[in-house]
Amino acid sequence: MDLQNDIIVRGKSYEMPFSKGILARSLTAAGLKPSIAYRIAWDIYEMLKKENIKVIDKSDLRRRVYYYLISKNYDEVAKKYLLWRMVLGRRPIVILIGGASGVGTSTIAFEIASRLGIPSVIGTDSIREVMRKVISRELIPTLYESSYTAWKVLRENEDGNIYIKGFERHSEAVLTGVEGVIDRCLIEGQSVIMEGTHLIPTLLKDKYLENPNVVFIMLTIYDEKLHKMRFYARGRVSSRPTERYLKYFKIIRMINDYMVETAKKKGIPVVENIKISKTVDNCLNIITERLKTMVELEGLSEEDMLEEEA
Ligand SMILES: Nc1ncnc2c1ncn2[C@@H]1O[C@H](COP(=O)(O)OP(=O)(O)OP(=O)(O)O)[C@@H](O)[C@H]1O
Ligand SMILES: O=C(O)[C@@H](CO)OP(=O)(O)O
Repeated sequence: MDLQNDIIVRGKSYEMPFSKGILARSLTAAGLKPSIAYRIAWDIYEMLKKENIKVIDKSDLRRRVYYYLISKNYDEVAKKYLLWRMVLGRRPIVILIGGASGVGTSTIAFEIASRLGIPSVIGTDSIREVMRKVISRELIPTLYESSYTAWKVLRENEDGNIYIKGFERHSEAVLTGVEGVIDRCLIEGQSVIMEGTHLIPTLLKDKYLENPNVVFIMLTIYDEKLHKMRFYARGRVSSRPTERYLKYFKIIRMINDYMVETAKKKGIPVVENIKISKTVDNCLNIITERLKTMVELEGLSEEDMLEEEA
Protein backbone atom coordinates (compact mmCIF):
# COMPACT_ATOMS: atom_id res chain seq x y z
CA MET A 1 0.00 0.00 0.00
CA ASP A 2 1.35 3.41 -0.96
CA LEU A 3 0.62 5.38 2.23
CA GLN A 4 2.35 8.47 0.83
CA ASN A 5 -0.38 8.94 -1.73
CA ASP A 6 -3.21 8.09 0.62
CA ILE A 7 -5.60 10.56 2.14
CA ILE A 8 -5.51 10.30 5.92
CA VAL A 9 -8.73 10.42 7.89
CA ARG A 10 -8.17 11.82 11.37
CA GLY A 11 -10.42 10.90 14.28
CA LYS A 12 -10.16 12.13 17.85
CA SER A 13 -7.80 9.37 18.92
CA TYR A 14 -6.52 7.72 15.73
CA GLU A 15 -5.72 8.18 12.05
CA MET A 16 -6.29 5.81 9.15
CA PRO A 17 -6.00 5.87 5.36
CA PHE A 18 -9.22 6.80 3.55
CA SER A 19 -11.08 3.57 2.72
CA LYS A 20 -13.71 3.61 -0.03
CA GLY A 21 -14.94 0.26 1.31
CA ILE A 22 -15.59 1.61 4.81
CA LEU A 23 -17.36 4.68 3.46
CA ALA A 24 -19.43 2.56 1.06
CA ARG A 25 -20.47 0.33 3.95
CA SER A 26 -21.74 3.23 6.01
CA LEU A 27 -23.70 4.39 2.97
CA THR A 28 -25.32 0.99 2.49
CA ALA A 29 -26.27 1.00 6.18
CA ALA A 30 -28.05 4.29 5.46
CA GLY A 31 -30.06 2.57 2.72
CA LEU A 32 -28.08 2.90 -0.53
CA LYS A 33 -27.62 -0.06 -2.85
CA PRO A 34 -24.01 -1.36 -2.57
CA SER A 35 -23.20 -0.46 -6.18
CA ILE A 36 -24.38 3.16 -5.75
CA ALA A 37 -22.74 3.39 -2.32
CA TYR A 38 -19.43 2.35 -3.78
CA ARG A 39 -19.74 4.84 -6.65
CA ILE A 40 -20.45 7.69 -4.25
CA ALA A 41 -17.52 6.65 -2.03
CA TRP A 42 -15.34 6.71 -5.14
CA ASP A 43 -16.69 10.17 -6.16
CA ILE A 44 -15.88 11.57 -2.73
CA TYR A 45 -12.39 10.10 -2.83
CA GLU A 46 -11.82 11.67 -6.26
CA MET A 47 -13.16 14.99 -5.03
CA LEU A 48 -10.71 15.03 -2.10
CA LYS A 49 -7.84 14.06 -4.40
CA LYS A 50 -8.71 16.85 -6.84
CA GLU A 51 -8.65 19.35 -4.00
CA ASN A 52 -5.26 17.97 -3.03
CA ILE A 53 -6.44 17.17 0.50
CA LYS A 54 -3.89 15.06 2.36
CA VAL A 55 -5.53 14.90 5.80
CA ILE A 56 -9.19 15.31 6.65
CA ASP A 57 -10.92 15.29 10.03
CA LYS A 58 -13.65 12.69 10.40
CA SER A 59 -16.22 15.37 11.19
CA ASP A 60 -15.26 17.24 7.98
CA LEU A 61 -15.57 14.07 5.97
CA ARG A 62 -18.96 13.39 7.51
CA ARG A 63 -20.12 16.90 6.59
CA ARG A 64 -18.88 16.52 3.02
CA VAL A 65 -20.60 13.15 2.59
CA TYR A 66 -23.83 14.59 3.99
CA TYR A 67 -23.88 17.56 1.61
CA TYR A 68 -22.80 15.42 -1.32
CA LEU A 69 -25.76 13.11 -0.73
CA ILE A 70 -28.12 16.10 -0.51
CA SER A 71 -26.68 17.50 -3.78
CA LYS A 72 -27.52 14.17 -5.44
CA ASN A 73 -31.07 14.27 -4.06
CA TYR A 74 -30.52 11.47 -1.55
CA ASP A 75 -32.01 13.53 1.27
CA GLU A 76 -33.39 10.59 3.26
CA VAL A 77 -30.13 8.65 2.94
CA ALA A 78 -28.22 11.76 4.06
CA LYS A 79 -30.32 12.03 7.22
CA LYS A 80 -29.90 8.35 8.05
CA TYR A 81 -26.18 8.51 7.32
CA LEU A 82 -25.76 11.37 9.76
CA LEU A 83 -27.79 9.63 12.42
CA TRP A 84 -25.79 6.41 12.13
CA ARG A 85 -22.42 8.15 12.15
CA MET A 86 -23.43 10.11 15.21
CA VAL A 87 -24.75 7.21 17.18
CA LEU A 88 -22.19 4.56 16.31
CA GLY A 89 -19.28 6.92 16.79
CA ARG A 90 -20.39 8.36 20.10
CA ARG A 91 -22.99 6.23 21.85
CA PRO A 92 -23.11 2.56 22.73
CA ILE A 93 -25.93 0.65 21.16
CA VAL A 94 -26.98 -2.86 22.13
CA ILE A 95 -28.97 -4.77 19.53
CA LEU A 96 -30.74 -7.94 20.68
CA ILE A 97 -31.90 -10.40 18.01
CA GLY A 98 -34.08 -13.11 19.53
CA GLY A 99 -35.89 -16.05 17.97
CA ALA A 100 -36.39 -19.79 18.27
CA SER A 101 -33.66 -22.14 17.13
CA GLY A 102 -33.24 -22.12 13.35
CA VAL A 103 -35.15 -18.93 12.51
CA GLY A 104 -31.85 -17.29 11.59
CA THR A 105 -30.78 -15.11 14.53
CA SER A 106 -27.04 -15.68 14.03
CA THR A 107 -27.20 -15.22 10.25
CA ILE A 108 -29.11 -11.93 10.55
CA ALA A 109 -27.02 -10.68 13.49
CA PHE A 110 -23.81 -11.09 11.47
CA GLU A 111 -25.32 -9.36 8.44
CA ILE A 112 -26.45 -6.39 10.54
CA ALA A 113 -23.07 -6.22 12.26
CA SER A 114 -21.26 -6.09 8.95
CA ARG A 115 -23.64 -3.46 7.52
CA LEU A 116 -23.23 -1.24 10.58
CA GLY A 117 -19.57 -1.99 11.22
CA ILE A 118 -20.28 -3.22 14.75
CA PRO A 119 -17.30 -5.47 15.52
CA SER A 120 -18.86 -7.56 18.26
CA VAL A 121 -21.55 -10.25 17.92
CA ILE A 122 -22.19 -12.50 20.90
CA GLY A 123 -24.35 -15.59 20.66
CA THR A 124 -26.33 -16.53 23.75
CA ASP A 125 -25.11 -20.09 23.12
CA SER A 126 -21.62 -18.89 24.10
CA ILE A 127 -22.95 -17.30 27.27
CA ARG A 128 -24.70 -20.59 28.01
CA GLU A 129 -21.34 -22.39 27.77
CA VAL A 130 -19.80 -19.92 30.24
CA MET A 131 -22.73 -20.44 32.63
CA ARG A 132 -22.32 -24.21 32.37
CA LYS A 133 -18.75 -23.82 33.63
CA VAL A 134 -19.83 -21.93 36.73
CA ILE A 135 -23.17 -23.56 37.62
CA SER A 136 -23.36 -27.26 38.34
CA ARG A 137 -25.75 -29.62 36.60
CA GLU A 138 -27.17 -30.51 40.03
CA LEU A 139 -28.08 -26.90 40.72
CA ILE A 140 -29.69 -26.04 37.36
CA PRO A 141 -30.14 -29.22 35.31
CA THR A 142 -32.14 -27.39 32.61
CA LEU A 143 -29.06 -25.32 31.73
CA TYR A 144 -27.33 -28.48 30.49
CA GLU A 145 -30.12 -29.27 28.05
CA SER A 146 -31.12 -27.56 24.81
CA SER A 147 -33.94 -25.01 24.79
CA TYR A 148 -36.28 -27.67 23.38
CA THR A 149 -35.25 -30.58 25.67
CA ALA A 150 -35.03 -28.77 29.01
CA TRP A 151 -38.56 -29.93 29.92
CA LYS A 152 -37.15 -33.45 30.40
CA VAL A 153 -35.29 -32.46 33.57
CA LEU A 154 -37.93 -30.25 35.20
CA ARG A 155 -38.96 -30.95 38.74
CA GLU A 156 -42.31 -32.67 38.78
CA ASN A 157 -44.29 -29.88 40.43
CA GLU A 158 -44.07 -27.40 37.53
CA ASP A 159 -47.49 -26.13 36.34
CA GLY A 160 -48.56 -25.10 32.86
CA ASN A 161 -46.98 -25.99 29.53
CA ILE A 162 -43.95 -28.08 30.51
CA TYR A 163 -42.11 -27.41 27.24
CA ILE A 164 -42.29 -23.67 27.77
CA LYS A 165 -41.49 -23.99 31.48
CA GLY A 166 -38.41 -26.04 30.57
CA PHE A 167 -37.37 -23.40 28.03
CA GLU A 168 -37.80 -20.63 30.61
CA ARG A 169 -35.80 -22.46 33.30
CA HIS A 170 -33.11 -23.22 30.68
CA SER A 171 -32.85 -19.54 29.69
CA GLU A 172 -32.91 -17.86 33.10
CA ALA A 173 -29.25 -18.33 33.98
CA VAL A 174 -28.21 -17.43 30.43
CA LEU A 175 -30.18 -14.19 30.71
CA THR A 176 -28.26 -13.25 33.83
CA GLY A 177 -25.09 -13.48 31.74
CA VAL A 178 -26.73 -11.53 28.90
CA GLU A 179 -27.66 -8.74 31.32
CA GLY A 180 -24.08 -8.64 32.60
CA VAL A 181 -22.76 -8.17 29.06
CA ILE A 182 -25.31 -5.41 28.35
CA ASP A 183 -24.33 -3.58 31.57
CA ARG A 184 -20.67 -3.78 30.68
CA CYS A 185 -21.20 -2.51 27.12
CA LEU A 186 -23.30 0.44 28.25
CA ILE A 187 -20.77 1.40 30.92
CA GLU A 188 -17.77 1.01 28.60
CA GLY A 189 -19.52 2.74 25.68
CA GLN A 190 -19.14 -0.32 23.42
CA SER A 191 -21.75 -1.36 20.86
CA VAL A 192 -22.65 -5.02 20.59
CA ILE A 193 -25.14 -7.32 18.91
CA MET A 194 -26.42 -10.27 20.95
CA GLU A 195 -28.39 -13.03 19.31
CA GLY A 196 -30.05 -16.27 20.23
CA THR A 197 -32.96 -18.23 21.43
CA HIS A 198 -32.49 -17.34 25.11
CA LEU A 199 -33.58 -13.72 24.71
CA ILE A 200 -37.06 -14.09 26.19
CA PRO A 201 -38.76 -10.65 26.29
CA THR A 202 -40.79 -11.34 29.43
CA LEU A 203 -37.75 -12.58 31.37
CA LEU A 204 -35.33 -9.80 30.47
CA LYS A 205 -35.52 -7.09 33.11
CA ASP A 206 -37.69 -4.11 32.15
CA LYS A 207 -34.84 -1.68 32.72
CA TYR A 208 -33.14 -3.10 29.62
CA LEU A 209 -36.30 -3.06 27.55
CA GLU A 210 -36.86 0.58 28.49
CA ASN A 211 -33.27 1.70 27.86
CA PRO A 212 -33.16 3.87 24.69
CA ASN A 213 -29.74 2.44 23.80
CA VAL A 214 -31.07 -1.14 23.73
CA VAL A 215 -32.95 -2.23 20.61
CA PHE A 216 -34.69 -5.60 20.75
CA ILE A 217 -35.99 -7.35 17.63
CA MET A 218 -37.71 -10.74 17.51
CA LEU A 219 -37.25 -12.92 14.43
CA THR A 220 -39.72 -15.54 13.37
CA ILE A 221 -40.71 -17.77 10.51
CA TYR A 222 -44.47 -18.13 10.34
CA ASP A 223 -44.39 -20.97 7.82
CA GLU A 224 -43.56 -24.33 9.46
CA LYS A 225 -42.26 -25.93 6.28
CA LEU A 226 -39.84 -23.09 5.65
CA HIS A 227 -38.58 -23.27 9.23
CA LYS A 228 -38.00 -27.00 8.86
CA MET A 229 -36.07 -26.46 5.63
CA ARG A 230 -33.61 -24.21 7.44
CA PHE A 231 -32.49 -27.17 9.55
CA TYR A 232 -31.82 -29.20 6.41
CA ALA A 233 -29.84 -26.27 4.98
CA ARG A 234 -27.81 -25.89 8.16
CA GLY A 235 -27.19 -29.63 8.46
CA ARG A 236 -25.40 -29.57 5.09
CA VAL A 237 -22.82 -27.01 6.16
CA SER A 238 -22.45 -27.52 9.91
CA SER A 239 -21.96 -30.34 12.36
CA ARG A 240 -25.32 -29.67 14.01
CA PRO A 241 -27.39 -32.77 13.22
CA THR A 242 -30.59 -32.04 11.30
CA GLU A 243 -32.34 -35.12 12.79
CA ARG A 244 -32.10 -33.76 16.33
CA TYR A 245 -33.85 -30.51 15.40
CA LEU A 246 -36.47 -32.36 13.34
CA LYS A 247 -37.14 -34.74 16.23
CA TYR A 248 -37.97 -31.80 18.50
CA PHE A 249 -39.42 -29.61 15.78
CA LYS A 250 -42.90 -29.37 17.33
CA ILE A 251 -41.38 -28.02 20.55
CA ILE A 252 -39.16 -25.61 18.64
CA ARG A 253 -42.32 -24.33 16.89
CA MET A 254 -43.98 -23.93 20.28
CA ILE A 255 -40.99 -21.87 21.42
CA ASN A 256 -41.22 -19.82 18.22
CA ASP A 257 -44.88 -19.00 18.90
CA TYR A 258 -44.10 -18.21 22.52
CA MET A 259 -41.29 -15.82 21.54
CA VAL A 260 -43.62 -13.96 19.16
CA GLU A 261 -46.37 -13.81 21.79
CA THR A 262 -44.06 -12.48 24.52
CA ALA A 263 -42.47 -9.99 22.10
CA LYS A 264 -45.91 -8.60 21.27
CA LYS A 265 -46.76 -8.43 24.94
CA LYS A 266 -43.67 -6.27 25.56
CA GLY A 267 -44.09 -4.12 22.43
CA ILE A 268 -41.01 -5.61 20.73
CA PRO A 269 -41.11 -5.60 16.92
CA VAL A 270 -41.41 -9.01 15.26
CA VAL A 271 -39.71 -9.48 11.87
CA GLU A 272 -40.25 -12.44 9.61
CA ASN A 273 -37.02 -13.87 8.21
CA ILE A 274 -37.75 -15.14 4.71
CA LYS A 275 -35.30 -13.30 2.46
CA ILE A 276 -32.05 -12.26 4.16
CA SER A 277 -31.74 -8.85 2.44
CA LYS A 278 -35.35 -7.92 3.26
CA THR A 279 -35.01 -9.08 6.87
CA VAL A 280 -31.85 -7.01 7.29
CA ASP A 281 -33.50 -3.93 5.72
CA ASN A 282 -36.51 -4.30 8.02
CA CYS A 283 -34.26 -4.64 11.06
CA LEU A 284 -32.17 -1.61 10.02
CA ASN A 285 -35.35 0.46 9.62
CA ILE A 286 -36.50 -0.50 13.10
CA ILE A 287 -33.09 0.31 14.56
CA THR A 288 -32.96 3.66 12.73
CA GLU A 289 -36.37 4.67 14.09
CA ARG A 290 -35.17 3.88 17.60
CA LEU A 291 -32.01 5.90 17.11
CA LYS A 292 -34.05 8.88 15.96
CA THR A 293 -35.97 8.74 19.23
CA MET A 294 -32.71 8.47 21.15
CA VAL A 295 -31.25 11.53 19.42
CA GLU A 296 -34.54 13.45 19.82
CA LEU A 297 -34.52 12.64 23.52
CA GLU A 298 -31.11 14.27 23.70
CA GLY A 299 -32.58 17.32 21.91
CA LEU A 300 -30.04 17.16 19.04
CA SER A 301 -30.89 18.74 15.68
CA GLU A 302 -29.30 17.88 12.33
CA GLU A 303 -27.10 20.99 12.60
CA ASP A 304 -25.89 19.82 16.02
CA MET A 305 -25.05 16.42 14.56
CA LEU A 306 -23.08 18.03 11.74
CA GLU A 307 -21.15 20.16 14.17
CA GLU A 308 -20.38 17.44 16.72
CA GLU A 309 -16.77 16.31 16.69
CA ALA A 310 -16.31 12.81 15.28
N1 LIG B 1 -33.40 -15.53 5.24
C1 LIG B 1 -32.79 -16.71 5.06
N2 LIG B 1 -32.90 -17.35 3.86
C2 LIG B 1 -32.32 -18.55 3.65
N3 LIG B 1 -31.60 -19.21 4.58
C3 LIG B 1 -31.45 -18.63 5.78
C4 LIG B 1 -32.03 -17.36 6.10
N4 LIG B 1 -31.72 -17.04 7.38
C5 LIG B 1 -30.99 -18.09 7.83
N5 LIG B 1 -30.82 -19.02 6.88
C6 LIG B 1 -30.13 -20.32 7.00
O1 LIG B 1 -30.94 -21.11 7.91
C7 LIG B 1 -30.12 -21.88 8.77
C8 LIG B 1 -30.42 -21.54 10.24
O2 LIG B 1 -30.01 -20.22 10.51
P1 LIG B 1 -29.14 -19.82 11.82
O3 LIG B 1 -28.09 -20.86 12.06
O4 LIG B 1 -28.77 -18.41 11.63
O5 LIG B 1 -30.28 -19.99 12.91
P2 LIG B 1 -30.30 -19.58 14.45
O6 LIG B 1 -31.59 -18.91 14.67
O7 LIG B 1 -29.06 -18.84 14.80
O8 LIG B 1 -30.34 -21.01 15.14
P3 LIG B 1 -29.76 -21.48 16.59
O9 LIG B 1 -30.40 -20.61 17.61
O10 LIG B 1 -30.17 -22.91 16.66
O11 LIG B 1 -28.26 -21.32 16.52
C9 LIG B 1 -28.68 -21.58 8.37
O12 LIG B 1 -28.25 -22.60 7.47
C10 LIG B 1 -28.76 -20.24 7.66
O13 LIG B 1 -27.73 -20.07 6.70
O1 LIG C 1 -30.80 -24.85 22.69
C1 LIG C 1 -31.03 -24.54 21.51
O2 LIG C 1 -32.16 -24.28 21.06
C2 LIG C 1 -29.88 -24.43 20.50
C3 LIG C 1 -29.66 -22.93 20.30
O3 LIG C 1 -28.60 -22.71 19.38
O4 LIG C 1 -28.69 -25.02 20.96
P1 LIG C 1 -28.34 -26.60 20.85
O5 LIG C 1 -29.31 -27.22 19.90
O6 LIG C 1 -26.92 -26.64 20.36
O7 LIG C 1 -28.44 -27.13 22.25
